[in-house]
Amino acid sequence: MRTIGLMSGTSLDGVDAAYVETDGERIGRFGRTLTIPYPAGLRRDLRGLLDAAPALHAEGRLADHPALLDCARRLTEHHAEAVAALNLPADLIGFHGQTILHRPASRPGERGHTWQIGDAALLARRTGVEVVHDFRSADVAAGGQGAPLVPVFHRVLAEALPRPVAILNLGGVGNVTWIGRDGSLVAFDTGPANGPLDDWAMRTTGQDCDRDGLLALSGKPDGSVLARLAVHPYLAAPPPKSLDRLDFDRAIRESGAGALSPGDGAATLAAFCAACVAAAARHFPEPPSQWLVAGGGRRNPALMRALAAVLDAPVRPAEAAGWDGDALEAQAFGVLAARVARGLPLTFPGTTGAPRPMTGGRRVAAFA
Ligand SMILES: Nc1ncnc2c1ncn2[C@@H]1O[C@H](COP(=O)(O)OP(=O)(O)OP(=O)(O)O)[C@@H](O)[C@H]1O
Ligand SMILES: CC(=O)N[C@H]1[C@@H]2OC[C@@H](O2)[C@@H](O)[C@@H]1O[C@H](C)C(=O)O
Repeated sequence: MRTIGLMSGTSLDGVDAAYVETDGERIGRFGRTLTIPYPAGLRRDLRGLLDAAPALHAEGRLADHPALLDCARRLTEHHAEAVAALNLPADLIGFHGQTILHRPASRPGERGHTWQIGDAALLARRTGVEVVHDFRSADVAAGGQGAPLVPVFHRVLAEALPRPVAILNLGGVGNVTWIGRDGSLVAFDTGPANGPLDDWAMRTTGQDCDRDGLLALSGKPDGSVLARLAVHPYLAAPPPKSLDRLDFDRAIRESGAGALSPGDGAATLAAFCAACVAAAARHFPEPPSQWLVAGGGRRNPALMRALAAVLDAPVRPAEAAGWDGDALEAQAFGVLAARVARGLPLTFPGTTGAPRPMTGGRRVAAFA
């Protein structure tokens, strides 16, 4: 199938698009990839929605809130623009949308929620292509975490690599896929990654992110703030587990990080991201032979150095394996869309804690 995968990640920086020819089990060919950055206004409005989402959800006003519908429409138009810019014929679009709230069940019997905004019918109309969306709900409804979804794609990619291997994505949130010698998967969210760093950079410098880690490299991690953050129960909790973009905000606020200088604060948040990954490694059945790092965080030398300092195996950018580290998530949603079309499972007990391999996703026909 000729697929286009579209991912709007938790860092809210834009939509990534990637062309993939795939049957959902193998890659035929990767094609062009691109990113359409969101204008500052949309980014700001989405950030506001993330903050408002828990209250809107509690009040039962999430589905038809005017600001939400407006953001969903603007977001979808940028996705349509990304598809048009790729300018390639496709059979299927994998449309993740934008997560604004992620609250999977925290104990058996509890009802979880995960919310991705985006108008799949509008995207199908704009593009004239069948759209697969809502990849996470079925898993959450079955008691799974609904995230991460990329591991099954990571396993396809890593087919020829020595195992065990760990593939780390550093987006707004970090997530890892450990692939064992027999292809078994252990995957979960590691902790905050660029999200708090971006917020810190915005607050202290007015910039979208700590570009090239310059701020973090100018400071030193604060040991006592790090020690307070290191005892967060999420880190020791065994997988399956996943995070909302804002899950660590309170802990970071209460850690005293806010009183640090801009450089020391950034260095501390970078060191904490790495500490979360080191804590994640303690949940693997066997140490990985290498870490392959994808996502925007691999462009931050402060983060990459912090990782190399705390991990026992070599830490390499995804490009070391011949992959495009900016496009992996978008490519994953092309492959996942093909899996939905073929009725193949998306999630597994080892990835989301789903009770069994689970199908998911919903399809909107080309001219709905
Ligand atoms: N040159 C750079 N220097 C520092 N940080 C960078 C650089 N380039 C990208 N980043 C960081 O990467 C982030 C974007 O990463 P990415 O696109 O992988 O996240 P995402 O896909 O939105 O999030 P997620 O994977 O959690 O859904 C930016 O917000 C920024 O913090
Ligand atoms: C709920 C949600 O959108 N989670 C994202 C987020 O960003 C990174 C991490 O947290 C990961 O679990 C997930 O995205 C990727 C694409 C995934 O599901 O594999």
